[in-house]
Formats: sequence, structure tokens, C-alpha cells
Amino acid sequence: MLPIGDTVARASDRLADLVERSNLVRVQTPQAFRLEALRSAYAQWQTIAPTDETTVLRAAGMEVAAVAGDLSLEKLTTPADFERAEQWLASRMIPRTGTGFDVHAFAGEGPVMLGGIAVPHNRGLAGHSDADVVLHALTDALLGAGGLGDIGEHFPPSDPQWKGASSDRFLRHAIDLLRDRGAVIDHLDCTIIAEEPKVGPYRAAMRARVAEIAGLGLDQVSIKATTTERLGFTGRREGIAAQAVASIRMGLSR
Ligand SMILES: Nc1ccn([C@@H]2O[C@H](COP(=O)(O)O)[C@@H](O)[C@H]2O)c(=O)n1
Ligand SMILES: C[C@@]1(CO)OP(=O)(O)OP(=O)(O)OC[C@H]1O
Repeated sequence: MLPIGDTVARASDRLADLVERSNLVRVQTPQAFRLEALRSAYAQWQTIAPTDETTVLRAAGMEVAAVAGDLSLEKLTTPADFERAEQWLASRMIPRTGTGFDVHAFAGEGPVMLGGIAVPHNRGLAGHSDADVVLHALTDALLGAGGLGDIGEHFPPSDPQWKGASSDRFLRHAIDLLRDRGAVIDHLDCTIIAEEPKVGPYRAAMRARVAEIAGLGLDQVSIKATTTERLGFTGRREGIAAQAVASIRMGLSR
């Protein structure tokens, strides 16, 4: 049971007399009873559905012991109750960030897979899978945010089953692992580092595809690109790099 903090009064369409609340309590559920007592009390209960079990036991002449209630056991009955519970749960979620980075070298013929779409290019990318640096960097960022290892741990490059695999499944796997742990994915951001191909014309399609694979809204995904001003291996057009950041919220494990 819980004490009543509010003023208590009789009312119809207007407020009427106050009720002395010092000897009133709120009776919470769930409640615990000896099974035999509960069965026997319900066998004797013949009126309309009771609002709780104490009513049934007391009607059968039994005494019910009272123990201190707990506000965190509040019942979820109305939509407002659910909203309050969700806010309470959200307040216990801690923001976490993960970063990911990946590189694949140009080899063979295009197109290149970037952000889950085939981008026309005169050269392709070498890799055990489809070599989608964007999805690999995003996958590692998500795994990092969850403290769940890295992409190679989940999909070893030595395992022939991932040969030529579409990287959609790597990203989806990281998302599923996080969601199974009750995490909320707030935002994914990826920067593609390459002189070529130009990402601009495909940015919107990549963003939409990543959002679709991850089960996120468009406004929760960002795809950017930069060159390295012809410097370094990306500047020499030897390959493409991508770096990603995943912002999530996850409950405390302790
Ligand atoms: N592969 C790329 C690289 C760059 N872009 C776009 O060009 C802008 C300028 O790049 P800088 O490296 O000179 O900063 C960049 O902000 C991107 O919008 C691109 O589309 N594809
Ligand atoms: C994606 C995996 C799958 O075997 O292989 P690659 O396509 O080579 O990609 P990389 O980012 O180098 O390594 C991660 C591997 O898990």
C-alpha cells in the first residue's frame, strides 16, 4: 500500500466535501497470496469482477497483511500510464557513441557498392564481401557503441560463407544485436573519403538505403563525402575509405 499525497474529495460534476485522507491508502497490484487461500476466496466470490485480489480475500473473511508499496510498481492501464513508463525507461538510458573506419582498395571492374547501392565506376573494390566501406564502417560504429566487438569477429574474413556477401546483412546484424539489448539507435553518420567516384549524385539514394536496412528514419542517417585533396592513398585513387559514428542509447546493465 502507498500513502495518498493528494487532497481527496467527493465529486460529481462539482467538487464536494473533502475526505479525511490520513487513514486512507492506495492499494497496489501485483499482490501476493497463498494459492490455497486465493483459490478458496475466488470460489466464494459471486459478485461482479473485483478490482483486486484483496477485495476477494477480505470478502471471504480472510485478513490481508499490508506491506509498503513501491512507486516503480505503478500499474499500466491508461495510455498516459504507458507514456509515463516510457519516459521513465528513457531516463535510464545512457547515450553511447561508437566509431567505425574501413578501407577497400580499387581492383577489377566497377560498379562499387557504397551505402548499399551500386555506384557506376570504371573500377570496383576488392574485398572478401561486396566491399561496401560505408556499411562496414557503420556496422563497426554500431558494434563499438554497444561494446560488441568488430565486424571481423562476427563475420570472419576466413569464413567462405561471407565471400561476396551483401553487406546489408552485416549492418542489419549489428542493429539486431543492439535492439535485442534494448538499445535505441538515435543517429548514424558516415563520411566517405575518396577522389572518385563522386558521391553527390548518389547521396540521397545511399541515405535512403541505409535508413531502410537499419530500420531508421531518413533524418536519422547522414552520408557525407570528402576528397583528401589528392593526398595519401585515397588521393592517389588507390581505394576508398569511410569513417562512421553511431549515436545510441542503452540501458544500464547494472
Ligand atoms: N568522392 C567525393 C568527394 C567529395 N564529394 C563532394 O565534394 C565536396 C568537396 O570535397 P573536398 O574534398 O574538396 O572537401 C564534398 O563536401 C562533397 O560534397 C563527393 O561528392 N564525392
Ligand atoms: C566484411 C568482411 C566479411 O568477411 O570482409 P571484407 O569484405 O573483406 O571487409 P573488411 O572490412 O576488410 O573485413 C571485415 C569482414 O568481416
